[in-house]
Amino acid sequence: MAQSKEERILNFVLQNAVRGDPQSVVDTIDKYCSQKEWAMNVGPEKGLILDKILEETKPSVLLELGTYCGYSAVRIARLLKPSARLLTVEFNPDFAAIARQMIEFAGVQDKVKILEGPSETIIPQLKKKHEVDTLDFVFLDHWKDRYLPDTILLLDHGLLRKGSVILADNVIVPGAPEFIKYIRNNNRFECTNYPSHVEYMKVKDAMEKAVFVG
Ligand SMILES: O=C(NC/C=C/[C@H]1O[C@@H](n2cnc3cncnc32)[C@H](O)[C@@H]1O)c1cc([N+](=O)[O-])cc(O)c1O
Ligand SMILES: [Mg+2]
Repeated sequence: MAQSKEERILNFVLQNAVRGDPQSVVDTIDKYCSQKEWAMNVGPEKGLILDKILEETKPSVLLELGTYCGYSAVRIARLLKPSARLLTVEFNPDFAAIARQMIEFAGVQDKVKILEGPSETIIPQLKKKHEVDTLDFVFLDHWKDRYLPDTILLLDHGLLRKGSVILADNVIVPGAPEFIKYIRNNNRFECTNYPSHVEYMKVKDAMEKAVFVG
């Protein structure tokens, strides 16, 4: 059967990156997606903003919504301290399978757990089924119309604590206007905008950081 773009990206990594070296996996995906086929990874420019915020926050318990091929899961995991854990949620089984192989090849499988299913089902299960108390860091990179409802789910299920950081990709392109309107007008969040560009393109995009004040 014809290969999918995501399979081609994974195969390029398996053939060109260094097993057990997460930085080489990140760099190899960026090389493929900037030179051969565009794909919706957070990419190198917004990735550096993500890196910086992770290094400032030093989180132990992290949640990512929208694993896709696992690029940001590997990028995040490569910076985590040994005891830190990333839970990443993906409802497309084909993408989850690709991401699992990407994460294992990078050697970060001990820090990353893929939760297969829709975020609206998984978020309410985090405390009881996945032994989460509260989240230190949340990366939103799934369907953009899910950013707001899932943020409200996180609040309703007591998953945020004073200082929890929510970082949202793509608040310009494709955009998440309802999320931005809500989060910037909610005095329980302190927001910062990080202008950048759409991955592998010259089109303007931005990330938004929202710190929960409790
Ligand atoms: O559309 C974009 N991202 C959507 C990402 C979607 C990914 O998250 C999963 N998902 C969705 N809702 C889910 C709910 N629950 C679990 N997984 C879910 C989808 O199966 C996919 O793997 C996007 C688009 C552009 N762009 O330039 O067009 C640039 C970007 O950086 C982007 O992130
Ligand atoms: Mg994105």
